[in-house]
Amino acid sequence: MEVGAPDYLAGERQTAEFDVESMKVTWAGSRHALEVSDRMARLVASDPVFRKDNRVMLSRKELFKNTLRKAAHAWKRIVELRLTEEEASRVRFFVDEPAFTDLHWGMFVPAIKGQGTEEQQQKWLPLAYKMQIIGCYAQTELGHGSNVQGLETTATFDPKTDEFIIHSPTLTSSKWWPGGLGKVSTHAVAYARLIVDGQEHGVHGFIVQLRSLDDHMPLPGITVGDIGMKFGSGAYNSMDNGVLRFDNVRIPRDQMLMRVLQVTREGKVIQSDVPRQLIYGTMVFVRQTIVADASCALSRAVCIATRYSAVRRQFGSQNGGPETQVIDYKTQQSRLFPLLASAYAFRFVSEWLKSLYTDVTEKLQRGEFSTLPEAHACTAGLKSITTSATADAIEECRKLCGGHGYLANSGLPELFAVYVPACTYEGDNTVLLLQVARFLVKTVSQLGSGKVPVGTTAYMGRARHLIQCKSNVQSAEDWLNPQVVVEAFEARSLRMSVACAENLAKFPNPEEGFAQLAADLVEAAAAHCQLIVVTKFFEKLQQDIPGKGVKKQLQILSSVYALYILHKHLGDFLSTGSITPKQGALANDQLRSLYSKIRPNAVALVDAFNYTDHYLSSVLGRYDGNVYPTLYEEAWKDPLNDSVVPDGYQEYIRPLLKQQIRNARL
Ligand SMILES: CCCCCCCC/C=C\CCCCCCCCCCCCCC(=O)SCCNC(=O)CCNC(=O)[C@H](O)C(C)(C)COP(=O)(O)OP(=O)(O)OC[C@H]1O[C@@H](n2cnc3c(N)ncnc32)[C@H](O)[C@@H]1OP(=O)(O)O
Ligand SMILES: Cc1cc2nc3c(=O)[nH]c(=O)nc-3n(C[C@H](O)[C@H](O)[C@H](O)COP(=O)(O)OP(=O)(O)OC[C@H]3O[C@@H](n4cnc5c(N)ncnc54)[C@H](O)[C@@H]3O)c2cc1C
Repeated sequence: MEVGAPDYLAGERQTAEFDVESMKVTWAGSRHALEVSDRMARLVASDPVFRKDNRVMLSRKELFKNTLRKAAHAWKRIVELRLTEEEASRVRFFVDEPAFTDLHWGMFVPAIKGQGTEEQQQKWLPLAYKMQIIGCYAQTELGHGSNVQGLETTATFDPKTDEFIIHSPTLTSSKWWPGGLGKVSTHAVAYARLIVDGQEHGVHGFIVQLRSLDDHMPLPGITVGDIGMKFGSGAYNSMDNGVLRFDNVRIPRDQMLMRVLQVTREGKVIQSDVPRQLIYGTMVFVRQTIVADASCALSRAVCIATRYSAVRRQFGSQNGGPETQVIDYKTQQSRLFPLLASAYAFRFVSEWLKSLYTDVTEKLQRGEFSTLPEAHACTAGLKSITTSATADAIEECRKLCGGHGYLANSGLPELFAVYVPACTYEGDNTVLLLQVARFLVKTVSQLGSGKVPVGTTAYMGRARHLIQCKSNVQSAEDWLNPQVVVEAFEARSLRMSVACAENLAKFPNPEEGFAQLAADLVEAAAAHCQLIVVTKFFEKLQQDIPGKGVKKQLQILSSVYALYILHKHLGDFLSTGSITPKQGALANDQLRSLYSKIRPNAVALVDAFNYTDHYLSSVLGRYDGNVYPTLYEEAWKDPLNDSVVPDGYQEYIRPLLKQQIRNARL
């Protein structure tokens, strides 16, 4: 905010019962992270190249070219200022525009790192790090996305020339969707079925050059282009999601990523001791980052809706005084505050997931693979529930802002359009929950065998207790006890998984049973993932959290998150007998009282996200709350208002007004 400018939300900020600066540190993860973030936010906001208020007005071509300009400028600044990886990734965050660089840094580079041999990494990574080649991740095809084993592209080894022949045998085998592919990438990690000596060896990644490094023309045998406009204006249309066909394209043998499986000069296929699932490792990495993104997108929407709800007034004027702030309506609070709590919950679970991922990666380097299934289940499941909740929440925030939320300059429509594909990309959310369900059913089925479940399924080791325990909640106050809450969530989750396992056992063919019970399995998987989020929030509170009143606010938010989920899924808790209807009603009583505790802190709790007005790009979410004059000014900037009488008046409006209406009874 400019020095001396009026702050229409000052009154809201004065009622805060905690130290906002300390909460900013907790949200950012550390004082250092906050400092970096703050510096990069200012760097981006002060640079006119990164202007983004005109995005939704640009044509696709203009938008795309402008994104190229931003990406090139960002890279120039990153190199000039010798920014660290952490700083560069904050630049990307605040530039706030999907671009080919996301896939280059987020998938192409990690795929080579995770699936390439030492030699391959040494050859390709320096080029990629300097962006002397630009890569994408070409896995999905027109006919196959979720089912990776069903991909049709082939990579046939030719021992005569020591090459692979990459081919798209059908229309449905055309690569379809990869970001950065359509117009920019010079290279791809393309996934194809490996065929050696007439035998198939599953799907593997191959580094394929697509375009000339001299004139950017597609190489012989490559057909490549953009797949067309996507949902919404601006939004994901800055990305060149592409289509790609291979017509017997030859690549050297050493361009197959060979960490998992090697093909020798003689055409021998050698399986290394690394599990085949490592071919999916890049997806595990990205799913983990998507959980962190969910907390960002959700907090952004909640920040806009909270500030605006404090500015907006409707009804309730007493003796000509001001009307009621809509944030004071209990219905507004019961819709908004759980989303605020969810933003914090997702933030902390993503922190935990990142540490789990780092730990598993270190173990993989040492040849320990036992924690891979849990890492897969956690990343898949948390990606699924956090993105689904965030997509719904952004739309709820739009509605919380009434009519003005529908204006592009509220920032919410574009945020929604850019965010919703997260429910689909990197694994459709239902497909991913089914993966979690497989993991849970397997864990349950091993309970009797003496194998002790660990990590996020450790609670299943107490199945005997959890299957019959009764919650001893007797008052609304009891629901503030984390242990009580966690036990109710554990009982619900365990009982849902066990019920699925029991029902599955009734089918002679387990796969048929899995297909028939899929809807129940997905619900059991979601219950397990919600338990993880709740638990990790409570565990966060065990840490030392400095700053006046900060921990207290987080305790309130953790209870709100847990009791909101309980209230929303009350049917599960009741039908599994994890709690009684009376206890469910007490949870709801507690939730109401927690909302009243959040109310005086709401604006400060969203200030703690530390978002600049540039990043929010929302008239409704402005830090100073100066909404109405800005809305009014912005309206006049619309190109439709460039002329008082619109283009088309002479052709279409005037003739209408002047028409002679015969035989009409108007
Ligand atoms: C503007 C300019 C700024 C410039 C600034 C420059 C600087 C920039 C700096 C930084 C920028 C970084 C930005 C990073 C952002 C990244 C954003 C990325 C955006 C995302 C784009 C989207 C990309 C995609 O969508 S890629 C395609 C994704 N596709 C999928 O997800 C497909 C989903 N399907 C599957 O995963 C699988 O098919 C399956 C799991 C559903 C089934 O596979 P299957 O048939 O082989 O398996 P089974 O079900 O039979 O299971 C067998 C066995 O394997 C286990 N399993 C399965 N998957 C895994 C796994 N991943 N890991 C481990 N184990 C796995 C499964 O559990 C089974 O185990 P069993 O024990 O039961 O045998
Ligand atoms: C914006 C965007 C960017 C993308 N970027 C990339 C990229 O860079 N690289 C890349 O390779 N791909 C990319 N993709 C593709 C993306 O990964 C796939 O779209 C995604 O994995 C889903 O696969 P699908 O499209 O085949 O969906 P489908 O599997 O066809 O899903 C359709 C419906 O079928 C259901 N369904 C499917 N299988 C099952 C099942 N077994 N049981 C129950 N229900 C099922 C799903 O739940 C869904 O409702 C991108 C997609 C989008 C939208």
